[in-house]
Amino acid sequence: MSVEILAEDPGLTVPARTSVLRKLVKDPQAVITASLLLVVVVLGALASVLAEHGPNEASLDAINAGPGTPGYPLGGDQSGRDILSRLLHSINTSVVSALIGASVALTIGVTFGLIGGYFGRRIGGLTEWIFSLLMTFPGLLLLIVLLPVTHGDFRATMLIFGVLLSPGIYRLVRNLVVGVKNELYVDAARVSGLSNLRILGRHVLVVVRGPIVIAAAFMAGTSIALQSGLAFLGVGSTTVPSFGAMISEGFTNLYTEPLQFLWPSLLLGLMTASLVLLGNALRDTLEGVKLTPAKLTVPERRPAVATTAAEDDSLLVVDDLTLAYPTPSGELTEVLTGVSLRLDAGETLGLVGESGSGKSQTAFAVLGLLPAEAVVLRGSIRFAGRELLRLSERELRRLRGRSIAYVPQEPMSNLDPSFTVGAQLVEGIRAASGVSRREARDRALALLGRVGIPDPKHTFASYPHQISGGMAQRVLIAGAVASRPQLLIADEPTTALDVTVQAEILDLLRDLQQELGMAVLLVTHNFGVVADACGRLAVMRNGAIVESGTTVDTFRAPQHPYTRQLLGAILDQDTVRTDTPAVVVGTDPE
Ligand SMILES: Nc1ncnc2c1ncn2[C@@H]1O[C@H](COP(=O)(O)OP(=O)(O)OP(=O)(O)O)[C@@H](O)[C@H]1O
Repeated sequence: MSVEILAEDPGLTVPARTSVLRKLVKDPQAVITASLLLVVVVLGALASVLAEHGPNEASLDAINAGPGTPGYPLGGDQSGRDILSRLLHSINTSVVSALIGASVALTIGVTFGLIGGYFGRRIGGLTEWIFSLLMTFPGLLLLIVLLPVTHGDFRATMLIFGVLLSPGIYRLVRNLVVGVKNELYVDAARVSGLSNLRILGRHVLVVVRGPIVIAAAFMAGTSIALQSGLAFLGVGSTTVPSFGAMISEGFTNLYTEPLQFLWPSLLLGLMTASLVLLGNALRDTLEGVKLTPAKLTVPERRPAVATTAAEDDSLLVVDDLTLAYPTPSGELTEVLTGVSLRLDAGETLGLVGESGSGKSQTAFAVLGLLPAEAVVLRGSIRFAGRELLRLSERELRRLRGRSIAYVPQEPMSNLDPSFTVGAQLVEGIRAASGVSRREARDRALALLGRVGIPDPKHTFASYPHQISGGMAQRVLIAGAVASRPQLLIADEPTTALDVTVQAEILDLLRDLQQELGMAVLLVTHNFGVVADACGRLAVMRNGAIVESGTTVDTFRAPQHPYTRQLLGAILDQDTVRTDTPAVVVGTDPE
């Protein structure tokens, strides 16, 4: 798996765009199954050329003739018909069955799934009712009962079967569309004036195409199996060559002529299995390859070239951390490139940078909370001498909440609205320290008082929606410091708060840090916060650390142009606006 790195900016990676076809060609599963299907279909198409006899031509001489009989390469069946010819023509019957069944099911299911999922409740309710009704029909029985209508023609039977299969596709598409239609980008497309048809075609269909493809392959396989099943039961025209009819006849001769049973069974299995496996390969290509979770891809530990002995004593040492995510086309895009930082016990490090620079990814990597699709390409994260990237989820869980705590950006969305603040605090304290419920409650109340909540008992009994954002952040800080962690990671802890509350929360964090001797990794995009709270800082850009040092030195003499640019962007109170405010421009003084 290659990662393309732009020469002029080592922090920025762009995946090469690969067409679906090119990706499929590289997938052995897709190549093998598609080739097998192609060979089978071509053999079917050449049936009248390859076989000397017609599928229903019978000869007394060929009854149960063995393989290699002149004119009958695979022998003759119990009625004296050419087995090879019947096999090849059965392929055509299966292909036509698959095409009719799958395309009818897809056309009806996808169309009504999109309509039912995307448009209002009334249309959705109507389509739901119709398809629920359709699902109650006993499929096989109905196909047999309708024989007088279809006159035993397998194509008409497959057409009806396609309709009976369509509720499966309808449900799949409808559920996917319901999930997608409220996404913000669909709202944005609506607001930008795109027609419903374009939104459905461009934004919604793209999301549902992977599952549709795999379902289509499955439907094709099911159609072949059903057609064969009906023929096996003797339902339908006896003149249409079919694997089912051949298997049924071969079955009666199983002990004397087992090959008569084997050939059609093999071909039927080959076609249906190839279809399903091809569908899987197609889906993987369309939806992107699922890679293994981060910790499974951690490379062997290398000697830490860049770290010094002093750094090794640090509480937290992140060394050369390089992290990537797979794109839908399966390529890897680096979001962190060679990130190295260290944090001593009791100190506060500000991780600063603009939005998207990789601050949160660095913090989540330390917490072991990266999404499963994240891939650690290289590097290490050592906390108190332990390599975090090698810990199991269980070991990480024991570390989190005890030795490493976390304060999030959005306090409200990190509290469960269904439980009181107290219940959530008690649960966290008990999980971290295993104390009794009563003791956890006492601790929680004391902590709420310590973090500056005026009426701890009242807040303890409140639900999250009953307290303010600032209070919620104090509650989360109380929960985070409950187990006296060695390291507190605060990810933009003041961003979602009112300016006056921001200062109070920073003061609280500083006080708690001194009181508990914790190290604090403060993730922020705000240099003011860094100046206020951090002894050292590291500046991130495009997933890499471009400058680090003490806050005083960096503010006095920033080394990297990007740091200078960020510092230059801070509003300073001495700068007085000299131009005329917009509201005054053009205002008539009278
Ligand atoms: N699950 C993911 N899959 C792919 N890319 C991701 C994923 N999560 C984050 N990224 C990318 O990683 C990069 C760094 O994101 P990160 O959240 O660390 O930035 P940040 O500096 O914390 O920004 P912000 O201040 O806006 O939170 C971004 O380009 C983001 O798009």
